[in-house]
Amino acid sequence: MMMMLTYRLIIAIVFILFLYILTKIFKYIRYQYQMYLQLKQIPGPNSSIFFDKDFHKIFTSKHPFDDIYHLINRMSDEYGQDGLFCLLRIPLSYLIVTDFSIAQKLLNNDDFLNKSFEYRYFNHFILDNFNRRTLRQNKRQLLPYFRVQTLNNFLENSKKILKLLNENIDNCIDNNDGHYPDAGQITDSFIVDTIGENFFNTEFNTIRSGFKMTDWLEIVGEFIHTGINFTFHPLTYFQYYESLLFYSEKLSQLYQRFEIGIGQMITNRIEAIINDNEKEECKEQTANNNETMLDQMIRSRIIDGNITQMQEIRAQVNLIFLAGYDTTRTSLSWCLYLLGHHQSIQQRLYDEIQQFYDRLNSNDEEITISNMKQLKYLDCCIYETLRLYNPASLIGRSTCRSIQLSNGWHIPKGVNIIFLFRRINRDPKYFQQPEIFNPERFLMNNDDDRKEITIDRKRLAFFPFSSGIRSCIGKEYAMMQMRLFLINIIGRYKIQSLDQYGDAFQPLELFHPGAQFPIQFQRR
Ligand code: HEM
Repeated sequence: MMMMLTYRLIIAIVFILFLYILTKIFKYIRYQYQMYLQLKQIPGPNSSIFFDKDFHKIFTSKHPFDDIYHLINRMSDEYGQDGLFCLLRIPLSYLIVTDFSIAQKLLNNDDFLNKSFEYRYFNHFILDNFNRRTLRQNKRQLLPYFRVQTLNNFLENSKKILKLLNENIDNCIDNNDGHYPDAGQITDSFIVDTIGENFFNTEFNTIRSGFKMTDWLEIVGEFIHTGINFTFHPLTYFQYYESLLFYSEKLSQLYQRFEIGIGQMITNRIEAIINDNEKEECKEQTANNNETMLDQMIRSRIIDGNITQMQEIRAQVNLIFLAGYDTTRTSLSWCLYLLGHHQSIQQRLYDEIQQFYDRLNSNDEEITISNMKQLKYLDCCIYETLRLYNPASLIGRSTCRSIQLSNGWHIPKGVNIIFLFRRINRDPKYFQQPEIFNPERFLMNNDDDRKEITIDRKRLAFFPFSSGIRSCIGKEYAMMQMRLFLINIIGRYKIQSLDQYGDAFQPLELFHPGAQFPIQFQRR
């Protein structure tokens, strides 16, 4: 009798569970279908990635992000004429934005605060849990580290690191046996070492050790690469499949190794600060503006000799690596690559840098954050690189509430929107011969040759650092790093790119640690 009852109970529980799962699946499909119906009402073409002839390839691809990205780009050629089209990518529906002015309106709208579904793995890593309050707190914490005063400290550190870099490149030239350091290695080491000193008061010493990174730092690039591919894998929509995927296993292994490295670095800083605090002369010391981000965070969280909120500190460190490392180094690599293939543009930039140095010497001045901005042609070269090869080739948002566009189109709440920066940045409506590297396109039309050259802001009709409330907070820092690096390299060396990649090398391959950009350096 008891046995019978137990069996019945088990069967009842299994049945209820089954019903529960079924209802969940049904609700999910109904929600997505209703969303699709609403999106379908938006005038303009509707496409479906599911029926595309190349869709099946993505399941077995080693680079699903690259494949989906190329597929969406191809679709946008077909459907993107209105600047916006609906894409059914079972089980989700998307709006794909391909026009600059529509993207600008949407991104600058406060309701575009939320990142889309695709960011979910990284959100865990940086504690960005889609919550307005947490997000604002996170940003408020980080913003002071990007103000002018801090940037001035950054500049001094970065100059010191550049000196080392020059010595290393000079050594390579002097011992020339036909091998030069790869552009990727140079930009990698420069960015990693400056991030270490500027944000974490930690010497990573990659330049000093002949451009070799420690194990866990190399993993940062691979982690980002794997994470992005995983994020875009079609099967990862169904969460239970995730653990079966190769990427999931790989991602968690990389994550653990990365976490160990980060954890060790933070522990070292905590120990150093606690030791400092114990010393008599440091007892009165409060958070100091010259301290790095990590040290300030640690100091403000030490209570009675113990550290609190460790998870938050880790998340902010992760965010700086995730957002600040690959972006700047790939942009700089592309810039060297492009300048190395366009000698006349490189010469014009060199002339501008020489005039700049002459001015500094005659006024007995040093390079500063503000005087670097006088080099307008340099900025044009950076913008043009970011336009052609923006490391953020697309970004995703989801709407916090329904939105009515000025042309009457209605976008419902909860829609995933992909902003296809790569296409927006190369729109022939805004850029003549968009595929060509032409920094001069941003200059003001100026008939009078004697006038100083100026950048026409209206011509910057693209999003190097995104736009609106969730745009890049490291923009000024990144610009400072890139200006300083290029003034130094182009001012000292004539460079020649030895390989031709162009669009074949897009979009994620550069993020891959194995990517190579051979460049020949010659002293000026
Ligand atoms: C050339 C260099 C860089 C480019 C092109 C770039 C571009 C971008 C873009 C497009 C976004 C928006 C991403 C999205 O919405 O999905 C972003 C966000 C962000 N960037 Fe950058 N970035 C660069 C360098 C940096 C650096 C050096 C740092 C910090 C050291 C940084 C910190 C951030 C942070 C914290 C966010 C997230 C903001 C948020 O979620 O609200 N970035 N960046």
